[in-house]
Amino acid sequence: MAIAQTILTEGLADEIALVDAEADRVRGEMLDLQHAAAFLPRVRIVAGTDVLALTRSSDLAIITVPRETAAASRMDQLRRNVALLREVMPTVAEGSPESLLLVVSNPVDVLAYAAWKLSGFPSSRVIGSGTDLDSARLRCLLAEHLDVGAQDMQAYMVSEHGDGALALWWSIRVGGMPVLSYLQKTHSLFDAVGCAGEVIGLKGYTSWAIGYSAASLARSLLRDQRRVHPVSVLAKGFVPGDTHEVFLSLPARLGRRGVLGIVGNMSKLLRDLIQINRR
Ligand SMILES: NC(=O)c1ccc[n+]([C@@H]2O[C@H](COP(=O)([O-])OP(=O)(O)OC[C@H]3O[C@@H](n4cnc5c(N)ncnc54)[C@H](O)[C@@H]3O)[C@@H](O)[C@H]2O)c1
Repeated sequence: MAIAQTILTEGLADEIALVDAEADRVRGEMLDLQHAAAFLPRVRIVAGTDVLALTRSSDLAIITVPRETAAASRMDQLRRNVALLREVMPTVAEGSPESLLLVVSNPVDVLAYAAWKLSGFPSSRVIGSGTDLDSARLRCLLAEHLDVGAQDMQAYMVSEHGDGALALWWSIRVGGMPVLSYLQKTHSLFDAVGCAGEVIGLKGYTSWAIGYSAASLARSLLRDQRRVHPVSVLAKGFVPGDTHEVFLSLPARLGRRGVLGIVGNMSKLLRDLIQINRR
């Protein structure tokens, strides 16, 4: 709902279809959003449980089901979520064969891979939200520390979303200027991954920041912005010599056709990541 609300507020869509297994709840959410029409650009909002009927000919499908349950093991959650995608993806692909796919559900890298396989779409049209949010959290912490606006703070996290995310330290800049040596001198410590756990511990889930992150990805894709986002993409083909079909976050240029390319020298990036991992 946070993603839908941000997309609505930013005027990124003419029509938004909300699909959920809980018919009453999603109808309630739809009505609540529709009642905000007087304050917003005109958007048609529909909702229900029928994926095919509601999402036919979509430009962008955002996958956000379901919430993980604390009791289940990670492997059980993965099995359940892949089974769920097995149900949903062929229907989305049938109704919207030209759509872009943005997977937000966790574990996002593995589910982006599953969505790619199950949709049959070219990999350029399948993206996981990946470390876009981890990077935003790092930028937020750094910006606060350096007392600058977070929009002028550049910092990329790559690889796996969550606990396995890695900061590209040399990418940390303010207004284009490197600030890493200053941060090293001040012995600053930033936990961009742990702060997600803090939010979940306090309010039970995260919503607003992923809402803005996914909406900014939607803007780059739908409005052909060609902006660079650290998102989960099929790494094969971008990494010289690597033949594994793995989705992980790399700085990707996004536009109307999906992933237009990867920014930077991937051999160097991976060499550095392996060194960091060894340490
Ligand atoms: N990638 C990120 O940075 C990030 C951030 C936040 C949340 N997430 C992930 O997004 C997912 C959703 O989280 P949430 O907090 O919105 O959960 P939520 O429980 O609020 O929403 C999940 C919705 O899925 C619906 N659902 C369950 N099974 C369904 C089915 N078979 N068909 C259709 N709808 C179904 C539920 O009714 C529920 O409304 C989780 O996997 C969570 O980990 C990812």
